[in-house]
Amino acid sequence: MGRLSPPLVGRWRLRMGRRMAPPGLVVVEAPSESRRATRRLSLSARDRADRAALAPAVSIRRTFREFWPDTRGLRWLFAVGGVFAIAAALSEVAAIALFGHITDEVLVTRDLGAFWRPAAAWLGLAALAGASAFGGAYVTALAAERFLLKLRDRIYAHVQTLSPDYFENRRLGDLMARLTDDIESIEQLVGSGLVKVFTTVASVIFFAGAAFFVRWDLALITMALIPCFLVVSKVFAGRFRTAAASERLSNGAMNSVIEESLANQSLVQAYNRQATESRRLHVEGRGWLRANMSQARLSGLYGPIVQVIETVSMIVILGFGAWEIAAGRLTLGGLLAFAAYLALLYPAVQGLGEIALSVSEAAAGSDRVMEVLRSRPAVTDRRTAITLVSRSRGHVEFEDVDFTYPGRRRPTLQQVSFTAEPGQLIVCTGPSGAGKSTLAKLLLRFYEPDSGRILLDGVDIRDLTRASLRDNVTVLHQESMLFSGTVRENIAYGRPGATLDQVIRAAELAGVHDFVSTLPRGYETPVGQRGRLLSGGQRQRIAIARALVRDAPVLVLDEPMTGLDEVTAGRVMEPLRRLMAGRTTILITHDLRHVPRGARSIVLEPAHRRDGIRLRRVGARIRHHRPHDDRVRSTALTE
Ligand SMILES: Nc1ncnc2c1ncn2[C@@H]1O[C@H](COP(=O)(O)OP(=O)(O)OP(=O)(O)O)[C@@H](O)[C@H]1O
Repeated sequence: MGRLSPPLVGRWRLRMGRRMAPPGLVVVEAPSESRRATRRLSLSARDRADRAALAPAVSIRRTFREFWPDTRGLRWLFAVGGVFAIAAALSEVAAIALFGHITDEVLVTRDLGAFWRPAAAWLGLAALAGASAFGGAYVTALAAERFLLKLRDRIYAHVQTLSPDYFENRRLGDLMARLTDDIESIEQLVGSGLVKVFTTVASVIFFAGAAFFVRWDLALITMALIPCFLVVSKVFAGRFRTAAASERLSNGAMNSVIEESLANQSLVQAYNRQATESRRLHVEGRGWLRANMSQARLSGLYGPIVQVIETVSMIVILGFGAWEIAAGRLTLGGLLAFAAYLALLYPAVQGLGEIALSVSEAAAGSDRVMEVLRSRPAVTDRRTAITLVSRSRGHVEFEDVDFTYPGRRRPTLQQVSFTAEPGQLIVCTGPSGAGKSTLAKLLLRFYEPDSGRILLDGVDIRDLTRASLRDNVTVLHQESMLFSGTVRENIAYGRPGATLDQVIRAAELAGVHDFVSTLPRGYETPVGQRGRLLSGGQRQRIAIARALVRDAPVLVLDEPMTGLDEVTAGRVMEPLRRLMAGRTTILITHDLRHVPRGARSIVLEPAHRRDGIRLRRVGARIRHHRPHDDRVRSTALTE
């Protein structure tokens, strides 16, 4: 997969430079190419292929208009990188001139005394070229990395303003590819790419100019071969692109098999499907092998064909040169210097073709990033939105709320009305898919009702800033969402800056402190990816501690007992009671076993039973362990 055309051209350039340039000459290479190519190998796969295959390219002008401002503060670094690269190229031009001089004045005349000064100057030039090449590569890489950092920060900050709906409708891998690969390709166009265009064009001018300076007529003849390079490059570029695209597709397919299979290893092993999974990987691996072989074939062919053209040009130069030397119109040093200039000129011309290729790839990446930037959050703060400065009392009211998910035809909620007084517990039940979790999403303003209002302390939540609304509402999700940090970090996530004492106090109330004390590093013990090193009940109690630390007046508990057995659920219920104490709580649950006595209930019914989903009842009392009775009673009391 590393055999894409640009690195290949780079390798060829190095080889040709070594072969034809005078010894000690520094051959300028594109600094970032191989680094980027290597990094890309580790990144997600199918997404890159999809991107290359599917994204329509936007115009380069639009890309620059969008992203050029991000180079502010870095332009001078890119300019310095360009100046260094030009200094390196000029040093090469001068070194070759010295090489010609030494040939004519020292080698041909056998005058050793004339050797030392040009030799010292050559050494100096080699050092200058080396230092300039290093400086250019370093400064350009620094500017490129800073640009990437800035651009990624900007796009990630934007992504985090988008509603959860945006993420639910997209593949995470695709979004990650946009934040990594695609941003890099933009950098390669707008940042280091621009430097590369500038320095490559400058190199072509320098090397061609120097060749013309030595012998303009010879230069004109050999320049006639340049179109051959461009034709070969064009013919191969198309094939390289196809081979690279199929390699990326196979690589993507292989990655997705590995990802899926490793993520579900417990299922694979429990069902004894290891051999099947290995076979799936093998089949994809064979596709990858074929794609790589087709790239290897192209790489193998490309070198010799270019070499033939080089050889033709060398033979023309040597034949014509020998004739001119015999006629006394050209010196041996002049001829060798001329050949050396061509040895650098041809790769530079190749480099221009290569840039054209990477520009089309960058434009495709840029389109995908711009699509993210153009996406607007479904819910935003009104211009006149107010910030709740003091803690809300926790009076929640749904008033005739209708809601249909974007892209869905059937309404999810119809005319839902209920009130939760400060500190009151409301139990929300109903069959799966009835819209219970949707109530929580609306309360957090992840979505906006189509009609009706939701009020917090009598204020329409659309008139509040989202940040201050969410500061007053804590949701405890069905699946306890933990990060891969430590126990302490996961609990303190509820309140940035929470002290260890506050964390411990919350853990005690959540009934998890004793367990944490038995862990090898106590509160500093990592909980593993998504908290997988802990049991379901332990994860849930850590999530309760996090909610306790947060201390918001309104609490939504979305199926807090899901997946827990009777005993564990009973153990979790006690900390939950402590969490609910004094807070307005909407408890969404199917499981009425552990619901506190005296709680009010609401029942949601799905659309196919009635016209849409509607709230059946507010205000019924729920009788412990008698869910069926409660339901009947709720219906009877429907308002
Ligand atoms: N992001 C979404 N986009 C479109 N439809 C959605 C989305 N989220 C949920 N739905 C649909 O809305 C309906 C209500 O979903 P919701 O998750 O609120 O149900 P629920 O009552 O909480 O179900 P459960 O008890 O199974 O968790 C379902 O039919 C579901 O398919």
